Amino acid sequence: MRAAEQRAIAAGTSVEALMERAGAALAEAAYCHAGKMPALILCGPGNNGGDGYVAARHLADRGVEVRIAAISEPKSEAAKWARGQWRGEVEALNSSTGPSLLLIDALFGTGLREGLEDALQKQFYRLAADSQMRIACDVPSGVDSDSGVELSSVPGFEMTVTFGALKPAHRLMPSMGKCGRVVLADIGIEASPEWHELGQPVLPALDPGGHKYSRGLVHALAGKMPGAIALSAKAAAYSGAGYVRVSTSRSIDGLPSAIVQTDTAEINDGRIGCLIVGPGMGDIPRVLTLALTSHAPKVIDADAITHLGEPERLRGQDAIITPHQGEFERLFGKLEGSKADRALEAAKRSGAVIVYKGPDTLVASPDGRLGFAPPAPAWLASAGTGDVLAGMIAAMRGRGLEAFEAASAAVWLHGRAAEIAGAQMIADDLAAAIPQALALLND
Ligand SMILES: NC(=O)C1=CN([C@@H]2O[C@H](COP(=O)(O)OP(=O)(O)OC[C@H]3O[C@@H](n4cnc5c(N)ncnc54)[C@H](O)[C@@H]3O)[C@@H](O)[C@H]2O)[C@@H](O)CC1
Ligand SMILES: Nc1ncnc2c1ncn2[C@@H]1O[C@H](COP(=O)(O)OP(=O)(O)O)[C@@H](O)[C@H]1O
Ligand SMILES: [K+]
Repeated sequence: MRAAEQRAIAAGTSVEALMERAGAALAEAAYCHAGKMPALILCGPGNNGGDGYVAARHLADRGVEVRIAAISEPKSEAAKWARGQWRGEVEALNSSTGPSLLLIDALFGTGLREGLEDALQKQFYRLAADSQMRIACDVPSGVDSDSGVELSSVPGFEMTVTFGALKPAHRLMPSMGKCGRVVLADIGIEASPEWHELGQPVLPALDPGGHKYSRGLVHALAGKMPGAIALSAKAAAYSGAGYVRVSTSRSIDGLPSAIVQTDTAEINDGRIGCLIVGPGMGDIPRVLTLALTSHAPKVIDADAITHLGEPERLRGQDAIITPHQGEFERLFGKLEGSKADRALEAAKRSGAVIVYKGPDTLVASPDGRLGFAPPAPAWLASAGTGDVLAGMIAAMRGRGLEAFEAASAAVWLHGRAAEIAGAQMIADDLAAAIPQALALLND
């Protein structure tokens, strides 16, 4: 966004013009959400505060009773301009500032470099607690917009209005949990799509003349605890793989009859669209070693990630790996930077597509593309949901999507399947909800 803003300015758009659009969009969203609720707007010294002055003017024009409380006089030229356009009073933000029903936080945005000082943070908290509705301009103040880290602790907001493109903080924890609903307003500048929120996927159309192998043969390698690979296999089948095969030395109870169980490994079968290794593998690393001898695309999950030892073992493999935080650190150690930086670094080092799971799942490609999952329900945090995801990714890969696209499609569908399955779901219900999630794509 900073780069896009610089390009727009170089092409002749003024910061004031961008600020006018941003402030008007903030006011519009606040008015749609809160109507004529009296508002207190907290303004900081930079352009985030500038957006606040513009929003105040637009809300007042709509008949809203607006007060402004500022930390200091504005410091940036554009914010001074915005302050000059405001005809009302500006209170000093201090311990005697009274609350209002609606609080609009325009203290700091992308320019915050350290946490709010103590006294200011306390006033901010008090005013947030004493209001009925809270709206943040760009990001809640105290949040580092690039990493989602809270530089000082941040109250929760019902809504955050942001401009041009989402910032990492809107999709990374812990800040994601404080933003409430995120409204994205167009202010006439466009950021690069290399980093983006994962959208509804477009799946390849079914070939009318196709057969089960052309729809993707998913081959899953069982290990010590076959329940996990059973979940992956089921998820792959429900995700539209043409053929799902589980290689296992002992028969797995309760697998749908459509899933073939075989006691031969057959992993150098050129028809395999995608292998899955890891779910329920346990401490049998030879299953992983075997998988790595295959040229087929593969999803490496769970215990197989732990047993990889060195990310460099993935070089030359057509692999997608799906670590949660613990597995990520076991494989890559403690990398520097935000979760986004760490995901991209891991993808570069391993040459694999990384699905870095959690409440804020990221999909990172070695070529620098980074997808942020839209928020998914917290009830996904239950055993087996990761196994389901591995199966979904394998099916998408087997169906012909390239690795980054396959992982992105599966992560998006996984979140929607969880919404459909509902709060009491277990991982089996999640797999069973995949067809309904896929049906959303046809609407
Ligand atoms: N990027 C864009 O395209 C646009 C950005 N706009 C707004 O501009 C914001 C960014 O503006 P700025 O770069 O001026 O940054 P901010 O307004 O976020 O904050 C910078 C100001 O706060 C001070 N400051 C930083 N950390 C502090 C701390 N811990 N305690 C006290 N003071 C601190 C700085 O010295 C500076 O004066 C965005 O968040 C957005 O709201 C919009 O006005 C329009 C377009
Ligand atoms: N709080 C949360 N909110 C949303 N999704 C979550 C949350 N916690 C975990 N998830 C998702 O649930 C899945 C859990 O996978 P994983 O940790 O591998 O579990 P398991 O190995 O038991 O299957 C991942 O897709 C992850 O992104
Ligand atoms: K803010």
